Amino acid sequence: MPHHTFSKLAEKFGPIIYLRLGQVPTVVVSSPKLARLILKIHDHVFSNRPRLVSAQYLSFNCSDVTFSSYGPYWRQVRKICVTELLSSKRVSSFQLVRDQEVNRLLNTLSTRSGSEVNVSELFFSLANDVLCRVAFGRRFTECVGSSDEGKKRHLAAVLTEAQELFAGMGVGDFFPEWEWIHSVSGYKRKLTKNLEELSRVCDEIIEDHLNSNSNSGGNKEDFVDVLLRVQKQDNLEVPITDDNLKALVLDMFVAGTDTTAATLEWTMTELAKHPELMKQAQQEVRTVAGQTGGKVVDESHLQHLHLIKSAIKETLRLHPPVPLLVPRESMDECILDGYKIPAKTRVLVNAYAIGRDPNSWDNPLQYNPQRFEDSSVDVKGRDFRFLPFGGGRRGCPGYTFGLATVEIALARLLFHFDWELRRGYSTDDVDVSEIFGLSTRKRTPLALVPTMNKELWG
Ligand code: HEM
Repeated sequence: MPHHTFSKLAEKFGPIIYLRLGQVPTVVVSSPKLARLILKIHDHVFSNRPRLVSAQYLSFNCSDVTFSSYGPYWRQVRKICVTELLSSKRVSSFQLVRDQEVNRLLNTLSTRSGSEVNVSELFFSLANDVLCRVAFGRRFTECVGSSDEGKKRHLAAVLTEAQELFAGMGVGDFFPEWEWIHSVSGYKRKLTKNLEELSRVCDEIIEDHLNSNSNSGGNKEDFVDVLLRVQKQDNLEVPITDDNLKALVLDMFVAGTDTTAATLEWTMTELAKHPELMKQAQQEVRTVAGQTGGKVVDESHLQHLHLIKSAIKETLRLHPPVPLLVPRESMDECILDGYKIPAKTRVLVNAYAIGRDPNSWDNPLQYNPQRFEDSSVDVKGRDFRFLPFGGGRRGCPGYTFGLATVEIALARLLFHFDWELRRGYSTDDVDVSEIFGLSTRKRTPLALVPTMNKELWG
């Protein structure tokens, strides 16, 4: 795992390391002080992204928010993303989608009460379904395509392949001068094929939206509706082409699914390893919901669930889903804490190492949500000891959206079910090793035994 290797190197050589990864000059930083220099003081120098091979294809020539180069186009699409797609008003407007999808998850669990369940798989389906409905207006596993059954393709198949291709760093990303590597490795062929499929699936979804023509603004718009509306505005600094629109809507899906699911997966993993905390968090949600007399937890309860919110933060400290943030590239030469960083250097911020730094955190390896209670440290990237969503101009614009799903899902999982490890397993047996992907997930899926609390099942 690169973030582990870089953490070990930082322990040995200090918090700023220069490496040549293949042909790419790379700097990795692992301290709050250096992160502040990159994400705040010299943010304008480090706000570019490298043109990764996968993004050149699957982000329609890097025209999404995540991988577009710093400049007028990125500024415009970032603004659309922040004010139109991921604003707090928009996030609230998707409450019904979260509600329905979390309830579907609970119903599935209720049919398996008392038996062992692969909850990781269910959490990934939840995140995929929420993001798919919000972005494209349909569920992940729904078909797209002509009415001819044989020609219908599962959205799931195309999007899953895109997620996998994004996650698998191509060897060519480290040898940008040797383009032939992509052809020899077969990577280019896979990317081209997936891009064709993605494009076709998106065309069909856009056409459906145009034909149904039911949305003229307001609360029920999905991301495709919003972008089709914005595309028509005549005050755009840079026009948004159909391919740009596809890149943007796919970006929301890809950036939001694995990260959200991984946060839920790691939080349940840590709570399963700490049954006392699990009980306290459960007590909290049952008491808070009890005060409003009902058998349901809704989003109005979340503001009172301090322990649950702290548990999620503590999870993000120890298991940031994007441990090295998204790579940056310096646009000019810059002096960083006395070191000269040339232009076009790839820069990685090791949020994983920073979250576990003994100079910043007491008992850094201990899972202790209480450390966030009565603490001013938030997730917004203003405290450089805690950077699960990065920071500065390129910080994550989707954190409210992601946390809204994780919080309501976790609250309801704890409210309606008691959770135990599978028979014969102790807390020490819960594996916390990781696999590298689009986000850092648990190597072995989390298997738990839910028992439905019948009194709290409405
Ligand atoms: C718990 C869930 C999430 C985590 C942990 C997370 C984490 C991150 C991180 C670390 C970055 C890189 C920031 C940097 O370079 O400083 C990022 C960027 C981004 N995230 Fe998230 N994210 C989450 C959810 C979401 C969601 C739900 C969406 C959208 C629906 C989203 C959209 C984006 C976009 C568009 C960027 C690129 C921003 C830019 O380059 O201007 N994220 N995210």
